[in-house]
Amino acid sequence: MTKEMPKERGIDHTFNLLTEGYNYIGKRMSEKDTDVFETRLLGKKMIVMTGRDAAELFYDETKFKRSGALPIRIQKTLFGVGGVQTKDGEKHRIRKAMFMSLMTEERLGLFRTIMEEEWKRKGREMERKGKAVLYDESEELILRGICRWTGVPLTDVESWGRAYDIGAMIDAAGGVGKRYRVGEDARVRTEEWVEDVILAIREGRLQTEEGSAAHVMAFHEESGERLDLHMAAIELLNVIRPAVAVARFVAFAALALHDFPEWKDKLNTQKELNNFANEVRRFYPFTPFLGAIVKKDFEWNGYAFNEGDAVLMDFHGVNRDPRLWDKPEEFNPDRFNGFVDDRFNFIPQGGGDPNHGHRCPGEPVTVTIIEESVRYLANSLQYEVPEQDLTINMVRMPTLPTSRFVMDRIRVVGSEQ
Ligand code: HEM
Repeated sequence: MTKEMPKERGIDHTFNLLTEGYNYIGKRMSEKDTDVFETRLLGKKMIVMTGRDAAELFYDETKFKRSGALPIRIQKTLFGVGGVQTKDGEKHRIRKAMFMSLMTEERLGLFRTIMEEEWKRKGREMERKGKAVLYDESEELILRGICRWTGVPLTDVESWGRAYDIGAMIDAAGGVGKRYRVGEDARVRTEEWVEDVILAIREGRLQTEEGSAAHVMAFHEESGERLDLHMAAIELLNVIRPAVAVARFVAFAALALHDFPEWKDKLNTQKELNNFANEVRRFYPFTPFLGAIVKKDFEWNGYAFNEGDAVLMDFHGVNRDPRLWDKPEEFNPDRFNGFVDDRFNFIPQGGGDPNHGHRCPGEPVTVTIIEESVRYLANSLQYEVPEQDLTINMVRMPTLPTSRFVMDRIRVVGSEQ
């Protein structure tokens, strides 16, 4: 006998999700004192889960699949249609290995050096401007860096426009109306740009380093055939786009330095920087939840999950779960001293093993960007934070500080001068 799952009564709750944003799931879990409840979203039954154990369940590939889980509107803006995120089983394993092959120690070391160089250049540019919006500057800076690393040519003339388009693709994920359409158009333009790059590499008109993402994706083969041009572009963008998305964490990191300045003096070692970057990833809201589909009937904690049921895993909630984190509402990078990561208790970018499941392959790239940004902001840049709206709108997904972190009287200091 299975138990009855706690249910949210009513015809459909899409409106509540859209108007409550990041708080929608947590609020219902506490009200119902549960880790799982049933609701209806976009006219469909949906099982919502939270907690470490639910995360472990969500990543059990014998129980869940991804194909059919991602709404097409999200594929048309954020991810691209039919990319690695939508694959299962052997097909997924082969495609995922292509991404994991990019993350060698040597390639990541090169990426760190590129980020250091790009911050030096950006620091000088921001000093010349005097006043700048950190979020926008970071998007452009990261795009320049990730294009160098992946082997995609990017001129100074196009960098701001391309960064804007990629930002719009990311922002459209949780948007409707104009916000959605702007992102959809931006994806079409961006895919065309990257398709041209892949074609030029394949035809030998553009030389790229072996091991760089553009080279790997241009020549990657599955069942003896290269990826079609469009799919190669989608997957190359699956490196470039999320890297640009890290600009949100850069803005949050600057906000943390502003709101909790006592941590500025505790950024001297690599470990301290790493702790700070991880606390930024835990503390600030980014990925709210993700969906999957039940593969075959099973029971969990006495509840029935039936083949074809759609589930939503609450990522945001796990990073703030008081059963996992002492005083989760406090910003405390030191909590990562001695922290034991069991792959399901800290999931800002998904859980499990990235080699086998869908966990994000880009965590080392993300952490490198945050670390190098924090290092530069804390040690090499002097700036004032003028009056502005730094609140984080928890209804908007993905969110960021409302004013995107404006800096004034910017000066490069120390050995960087
Ligand atoms: C802003 C920082 C980032 C966040 C919050 C983030 C978050 C995520 C999440 C939640 C997933 C889904 C996990 C799942 O489906 O179970 C994911 C997957 C993925 N991420 Fe990231 N990510 C970030 C940065 C990156 C970077 C820098 C890269 C590439 C260099 C990247 C590449 C990917 C790819 C290719 C997937 C699909 C993996 C798969 O389906 O197997 N991400 N990411």
